[in-house]
Amino acid sequence: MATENKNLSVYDKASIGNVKGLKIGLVVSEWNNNITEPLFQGAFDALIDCGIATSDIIRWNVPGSFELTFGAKKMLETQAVDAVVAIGSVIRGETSHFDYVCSATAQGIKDLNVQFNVPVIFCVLTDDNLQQSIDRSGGKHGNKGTEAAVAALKMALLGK
Ligand SMILES: Nc1c(NC[C@H](O)[C@H](O)[C@H](O)CO)[nH]c(=O)[nH]c1=O
Ligand SMILES: CC(=O)[C@@H](O)COP(=O)(O)O
Repeated sequence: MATENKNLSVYDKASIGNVKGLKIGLVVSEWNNNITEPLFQGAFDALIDCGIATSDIIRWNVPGSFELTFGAKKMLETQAVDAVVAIGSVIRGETSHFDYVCSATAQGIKDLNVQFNVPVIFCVLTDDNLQQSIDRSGGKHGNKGTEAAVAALKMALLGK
């Protein structure tokens, strides 16, 4: 289903389960922070709304989306988190760099989900233009950060 047919900010709290005591890591890319900060806020607000304590949310910043994999890996290795949300915004430029950053970041985060027993959620917008990013970070299509935070909670509780 394309995002235009599903508002990213809509979720059913009753479908999540008991999140009491869960610890969630948020690794945030500084590139395009005009987009990543609203994504972070959407994720943070959703976690609080679902019952996560502020003290159980850890935020780390990394320079760009390519560094999200290392940042999430280091968080998994050093922090007792139950899930990590990797937050980034990649916007197409003049060259093929966009393709390499998006692919490497997606593959890197996927690999972490295989290597570790803690879910890492792919909250990375990969947009052709700034308007698409705005629309998905609190604009007309909702906030990808909200959706990612709910996914993190559901995955943290999977099998429990
Ligand atoms: N162009 C974007 C980047 N590029 C930077 C890379 O992510 C990386 O930090 C750099 O290549 C050094 O390793 N990053 C984004 O997150 N978004 C972009 O649009
Ligand atoms: C995703 C990128 O790295 C991209 O924004 C960089 O822009 P350009 O391809 O024009 O160098």
